[in-house]
Parts: sequence; structure tokens; C-alpha cells
Amino acid sequence: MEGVDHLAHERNKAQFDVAVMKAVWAGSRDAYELFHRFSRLVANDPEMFIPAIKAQATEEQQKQWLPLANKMKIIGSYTQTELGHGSNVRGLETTATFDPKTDEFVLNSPTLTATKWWPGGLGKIATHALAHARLIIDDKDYGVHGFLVQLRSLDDHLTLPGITIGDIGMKYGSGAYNTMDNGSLIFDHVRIPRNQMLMRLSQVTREGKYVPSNVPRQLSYGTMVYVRQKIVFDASIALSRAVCISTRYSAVRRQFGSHNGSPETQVIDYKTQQARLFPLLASAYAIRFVSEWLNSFYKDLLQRLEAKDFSTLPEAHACTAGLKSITTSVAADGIEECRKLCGGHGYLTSSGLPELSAVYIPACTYEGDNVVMLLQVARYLMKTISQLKSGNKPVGTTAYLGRAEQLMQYHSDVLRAEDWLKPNVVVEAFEARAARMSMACAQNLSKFNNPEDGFQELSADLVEAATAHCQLIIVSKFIEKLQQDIPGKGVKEQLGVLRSIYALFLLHKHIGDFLSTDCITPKQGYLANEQLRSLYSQVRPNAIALVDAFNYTDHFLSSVLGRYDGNVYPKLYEEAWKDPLNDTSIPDGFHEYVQPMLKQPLHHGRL
Ligand SMILES: CC/C=C\C/C=C\C/C=C\C/C=C\C/C=C\C/C=C\C=C\C(=O)SCCNC(=O)CCNC(=O)[C@H](O)C(C)(C)COP(=O)(O)OP(=O)(O)OC[C@H]1O[C@@H](n2cnc3c(N)ncnc32)[C@H](O)[C@@H]1OP(=O)(O)O
Ligand SMILES: Cc1cc2nc3c(=O)[nH]c(=O)nc-3n(C[C@H](O)[C@H](O)[C@H](O)COP(=O)(O)OP(=O)(O)OC[C@H]3O[C@@H](n4cnc5c(N)ncnc54)[C@H](O)[C@@H]3O)c2cc1C
Repeated sequence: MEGVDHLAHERNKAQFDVAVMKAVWAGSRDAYELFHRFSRLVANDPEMFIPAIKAQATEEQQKQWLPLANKMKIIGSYTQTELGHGSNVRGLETTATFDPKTDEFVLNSPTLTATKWWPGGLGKIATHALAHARLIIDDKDYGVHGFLVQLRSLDDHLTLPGITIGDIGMKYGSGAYNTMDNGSLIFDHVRIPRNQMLMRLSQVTREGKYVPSNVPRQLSYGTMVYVRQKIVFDASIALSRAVCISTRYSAVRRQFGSHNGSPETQVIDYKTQQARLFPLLASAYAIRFVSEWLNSFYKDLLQRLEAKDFSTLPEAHACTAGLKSITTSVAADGIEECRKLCGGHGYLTSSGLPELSAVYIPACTYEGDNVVMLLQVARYLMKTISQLKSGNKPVGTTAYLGRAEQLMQYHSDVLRAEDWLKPNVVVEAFEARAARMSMACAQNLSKFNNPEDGFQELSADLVEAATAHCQLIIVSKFIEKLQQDIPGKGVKEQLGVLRSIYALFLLHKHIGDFLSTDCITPKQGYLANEQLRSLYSQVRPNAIALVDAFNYTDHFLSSVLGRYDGNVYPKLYEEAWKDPLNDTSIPDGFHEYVQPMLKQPLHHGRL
């Protein structure tokens, strides 16, 4: 019935102040930014073009180009990936050859695989590209640099001479990502003025002299670091949307369990449903809090870079790469699990989940393939361990590796299930697991004469060690979040339950790591799972309130199953009737193709 809150009985169970939880969830961002982040995905927002100009252009170049880009007088595309290379940036083939006679760069796509491929906005709308190309001077290759290239006329939007552009075609399903014109681009000896090479980091003089960067060359990758830390926040948006839908629907859906005419059981009361759903609810909060920390860490990095302090750049790269990988994988897999948690109706477009999945899952690939990103973390961990011997004391997110010897002797002292509720007990177990996995890799690596051969041979183990390291970061930041003052009745307690669910779910899921590294005993693993089940019972009465705290409107959720009022069945039926197929009772083609078959006389008794 319209206007009736079918979930009121669930909301009345809440044991905490929902208004405060809403503020905790929103953190430093307002609802506008939460919405705007999503809308960027399917619009042609210069998500990277503008940050890249800020990171790589001189002050003078910024003065020239940023006002145009900010006011949409030009529309830019971050044009890096090519048909033949995406992960391997140093393998890009497009060339930018300096012509001293004309003081220009000549951009060219020397091979088919040099074709720029994937850049968002490139296919139809972008007027300019921030093109990544190999700088060539006097036949010498100076590696990949950024160049601003006009692609289309600002008068008639037609492509300029030497420029061939197209859209790369439909992508995964019919998802909203098809509103993004990911494009292809071939340069055929296109000339640009020398001052359109972005020269903040390195320069080319009028005489054609290359002036190398006096700062780490990796700063040219700075835009990717910036977007990766944003993508962690995006992961919390995407996962929380799916969890909101599936939690509300799980409270509405009843199946089996009726006795003597009593209502059937709410599927949210099944322990299997809780064991699948509540870890995702906890993960949404965990990702949100680690994204807050990562954003502050990134802002601190920017301040340090301003002061030419590059000390935290390697850690910032490792954290943004690793957390981008872990959180997007959790969110993408979590959205699919939420679809399954909704049974058949989860597969309807009107559930909002297929669309959410189709739009979100490329996050595991763009801005760095998730495995390639974890390998970057692994390189950082191995380098950190290799420097232990020289007395280099790790700090920040690798500080625990400074206690590796002690952690190698660690054995959990958990005796009772409730011991696993103590944050320090959990952190020690996660630190020991991560340290032992990384130390084991480092030890195995040392057996190889060629470290790179070893790294390749051990790369699967290294990815697991990097995963353990990143999960430790997320667990630690969740714990740190709850050490802050958080007002409101029951809010901190409920977040504490989610913190424990997040950690113990990971421990249970990766129990093999904890046992094989001898961090915990099978009995202690069993006790962790016992505690997890008890925690699910504590979340159950608060589940609806915890997803209400995401503060998503029905419009934003665009899901019949996730409606605030839980009025699912009438709306499901109503939504179905909006389908054009239901405009007529006789389907197109019936009279031409089906009716003749139905009218055909029987032959020899056979249909
Ligand atoms: C319905 C939907 C609902 C909800 C949705 C919710 C939210 C979504 C909403 C919005 C989303 C909005 C936008 C999404 C954002 C983007 C999507 C759109 C566009 C996508 C754009 C792109 O994909 S752009 C292209 C991205 N490409 C990459 O990421 C390439 C990955 N490859 C690399 O980064 C590098 O090649 C490499 C790091 C893998 C290797 O580099 P290389 O130079 O070869 O380096 P190494 O030899 O490995 O290392 C050398 C040393 O340099 C250090 N290093 C490497 N990289 C960095 C870095 N970035 N910063 C600092 N340091 C770095 C490395 O550690 C080595 O250091 P040593 O000390 O060991 O020498
Ligand atoms: C929706 C979407 C939007 C995009 N938007 C843009 C954009 O705006 N601008 C832009 O420039 N690019 C964009 N991209 C491209 C994107 O950045 C690349 O696809 C991404 O970086 C992955 O690179 P790749 O495609 O070369 O994958 P590959 O690296 O070819 O990955 C293929 C497989 O190889 C594995 N692999 C690769 N290298 C290694 C290694 N060293 N060790 C072990 N395994 C390895 C990977 O793990 C993966 O399993 C977009 C891509 C998508 C899907």
C-alpha cells in the first residue's frame, strides 16, 4: 500500500542513533559529492584530464589550459592506453618527435597497436587529448611524456587533419558505461607547438635539449595515484548501494517456515543469508573508513610534494595501488553476491543490481589492473624487507615489518571466542600473517640468482602476501576510526560489531593463511567462527538501520527491491507493466510466424 512503511518494524529495532550514523558514513563529504561521484562515471566528466594538467603542466601552461578545461571551453580526454599496451605504460608506442626546424612535436602512431584505445570521452566528445607518447629527440627515445593535442575543431567539432578517431563500440552488456564514449585515436604526423608538451617535470628547450626531471620520474604517474585513491571511495559507494538493496529486500522477502498459518520466515533470518550479507555490510563501512584515511594520506603527500619531500611517495603508490585493487575486487564481487542474495528478482533490471554490476566491474581493470597493482605492492614490500638488514626502520603502513622477528615468534593467545573481539588481538594476528607471508616470499626470492626471475616465479605468492598486507591496513584503519570520539547512542558499539565482523570474516575466509603461517591454531580458528556467528545475531536487529544510514534516496538506488518503504511486490508488478512488451497482448511476429505453425494440420499423429 502506498505510504505504508513495510520496514517500520525493522527500523523500530535499531539500537543506535541513525542520524549520527548517517553523519559518520558521510564523513567529510556531503551528499552532493556522494551523488556527483556516481554521476561522473556515466557522464564525460574530465575525471583525469584536469588533474593531469595540474600535475604535469607548468604554471604558465596551467594558466593557459585550466580555465578552458574548467569552463568546458575544451573537453579533454586522458589518452594513455593503447591497443597494445595499458598496464605497461613504459611500453606505449605513440611517438612525439621534436622538429627543431619548426619548434614543434610531430605525433605519430607508428603501428596499429599504437592506436590509442579506451580513453573516456575520446570517441565522440573530446576536443583535446592529454596524449601520452614517447619523446624522441635526434632519434633518441626519452620515454613516455604528456602532450596536449587538439583533436577536433572548436567550430564544427570535425576531427583535425592527421587525426582519426572512433568509438571502440559497445561494452559489457547494456550497462550505463555505454554512455561513455571510450574511443580510439590514430595520429598521422600531427604537429603541435613545443609548448604543448607538459613541462612541469621535464623540459625540451628551443634548441632541442632534454632537461630531465629533478624530481622522481614517477610523479608523471601522479594522476593515476590521485584517481586510485578516489576509486577506493567509489568502491564504498558502489558496494553500499548493493548492500542497501539486498538488505532491505532480505527483510521483505519471506520464504518457507510458516507454521499453522504464521507468516513465512524473513530470509534475512536465515544464517546462510546473514553469513553472506553481513560481511558485505561490514565491508562497505570498512572501505568507507579506509578511503577517508587514504584521502588524508594523499592530501599529506601533496603537501610534502609541494615542499619537495618525496619520502612518502613510494608508500602512497603502494597504498593507492593496493587498496584500489582490494576494494574494487571486494565491491565488484560483493555486488554480484548481493544480486544472488535477492534470488530471481535480483536478476531483473528493476532491481538496479545488474546495472550497478555492469557499470562497476571495470573498476577492477581501469586505473590499473588489480593483479598488476598488487604486484606493485609486492615490490614495495620486498624492497622494504630488503632494507631491514641495512637498519632501515619501516614506518607507516609497513611499520609492523620492523617487528618481523618478533612477529615470526607470535602465537595467538586466544582462549575464548570473545577474545577475538579485542582489537589488539585481531591486529596482532593480521600483522603476523602479513609479516610471515612477506618474509616467506623474501626468503624464497633470495634463492634466485636473478631477482626478477624469482619475482616472476613467485608472483602468485607475492600477490597473496600483498593482499594480506592491504587487508591489515583496512582492519587497522577500521580500528583506528573507532578510537576517535563518535557520539550518539549505540553508534560506536554497532560500528564495533561491524569492525569485528569485517576482521573475523577475513580471518575465516583466509584461514589457510593463518594456519599455514602457524599464527593461530585450528581451535582458535574455530573460536573465531563461533564469535562471527554470534556477531551476526547482534547485527540482525540493526541491519535495516545500518543501511538507512547510507542515506540513499530511492531515486539514487533506482531499485524496486531496495525501496525505503519495502513496498516491493506491487512496485515490481507495476514496473514490469512499463515494459514495451506489454503494450500489446499479441506479440509482434505472431501472425506471420507462430500462428501458421499452430494452424498446421497434424501429420501422422505427430505434433
Ligand atoms: C552504477 C555505478 C554505481 C556506483 C559507481 C560508484 C562509483 C563510480 C563513480 C565514479 C568513478 C569515476 C571514475 C572512475 C575512474 C576512472 C575510470 C575511468 C577512466 C579510467 C582511466 C584509466 O584507466 S587511465 C589509464 C590507467 N592506466 C594504468 O593504471 C596503468 C597501470 N600501469 C602503471 O601504473 C605502471 O605501468 C606500473 C606501475 C605498473 C609499472 O610502471 P613502471 O614505470 O614500469 O614502473 P616499475 O618498473 O614497476 O617501477 C619503477 C618504480 O616506480 C615506482 N612507481 C610506479 N608507479 C608509481 C606511481 N604511480 N607513483 C609513484 N611511484 C611509482 C615503483 O614503485 C618503482 O619504484 P622502485 O622504488 O621500486 O624503483
Ligand atoms: C571502462 C574502462 C575505462 C577506461 N578508461 C581509460 C581512460 O580514460 N584512459 C586510458 O588511458 N585508459 C583507460 N582504460 C584502459 C585501462 O587503464 C587499461 O585497460 C588497464 O590499465 C589494464 O591494462 P590492459 O588493458 O593492458 O590489461 P593487461 O595488462 O593486458 O591485462 C591482461 C592480463 O594480463 C595480466 N598482466 C599484465 N601484466 C602482468 C604482469 N606484469 N604480471 C602478471 N600479470 C600481468 C593482468 O593481470 C590481466 O590478467 C579504461 C579501461 C576500461 C575497462
